[in-house]
Amino acid sequence: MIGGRFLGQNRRSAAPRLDLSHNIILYLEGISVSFDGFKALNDLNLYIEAGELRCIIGPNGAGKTTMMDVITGKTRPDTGSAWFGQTVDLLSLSEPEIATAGIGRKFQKPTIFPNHTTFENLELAMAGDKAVWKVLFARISSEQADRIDSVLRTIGLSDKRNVLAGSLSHGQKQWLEIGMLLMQSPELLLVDEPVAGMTPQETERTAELLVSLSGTHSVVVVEHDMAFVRSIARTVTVLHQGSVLAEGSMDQVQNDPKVIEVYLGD
Ligand SMILES: Nc1ncnc2c1ncn2[C@@H]1O[C@H](COP(=O)(O)OP(=O)(O)OP(=O)(O)O)[C@@H](O)[C@H]1O
Repeated sequence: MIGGRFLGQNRRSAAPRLDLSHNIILYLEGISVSFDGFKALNDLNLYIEAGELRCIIGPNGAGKTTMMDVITGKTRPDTGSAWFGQTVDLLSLSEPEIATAGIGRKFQKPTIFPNHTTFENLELAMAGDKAVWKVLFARISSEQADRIDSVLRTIGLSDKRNVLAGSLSHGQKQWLEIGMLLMQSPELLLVDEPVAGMTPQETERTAELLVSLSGTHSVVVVEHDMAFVRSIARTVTVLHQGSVLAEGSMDQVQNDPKVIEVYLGD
């Protein structure tokens, strides 16, 4: 195409093509979600640029998880629209279709296969929903092996390739899970509290990893650890009572009187 970018050609053919011609990968507009009359999201507007690393912060109950749930199709909004690039209407897709379209989500708790090696975990992630025994007994192509090696290097676990995933450290398990997401070639990665429970060294390594993934991916991180957010974020969005309270650099939002009031009052 002329003057724009189409991604996702390598994905299974059922996946819609991603049109990033306006350089915006995610549009959430006027999103509201109510639980028994309580508005968890209230006319939320959020735009994520292609390749950016965005941090979402906000006090408990601000709606961060609900927002991630809307993007991945787990929760359907009462009102609003959600677009992935210019043409993919997320509200018309099921959760698996959204994953196939190129949105990967990493939950706080790792969901790795502890009794398989690091390499096998990535192999299983590449195969998607095929039966475990079929995947592990099938021969992978050299191209697939190269791809796994490349992801192992990205997540810094090349020397742990033959180690059982259950014996990895907490931080290494988190990186492995990010690697498992990468095997699905997502364009947008949603990452929920990536450094909770990590050592300072693991936190630093995670910051490097997420920064290295941005550019080639768009990354949205929900995190409570402000030092970590400061270390990685270019733009920070503050959610409060289901809407965007402030958006800007970490310095801008930290000095915003509205943000100070919300956090001091929390
Ligand atoms: N399934 C549900 N049923 C009823 N209320 C819900 C449901 N899910 C979320 N809520 C409520 O919606 C509000 C927003 O919750 P959400 O989990 O999105 O906030 P959050 O910003 O992720 O908070 P935290 O930082 O504590 O994880 C909260 O008041 C929560 O109790």
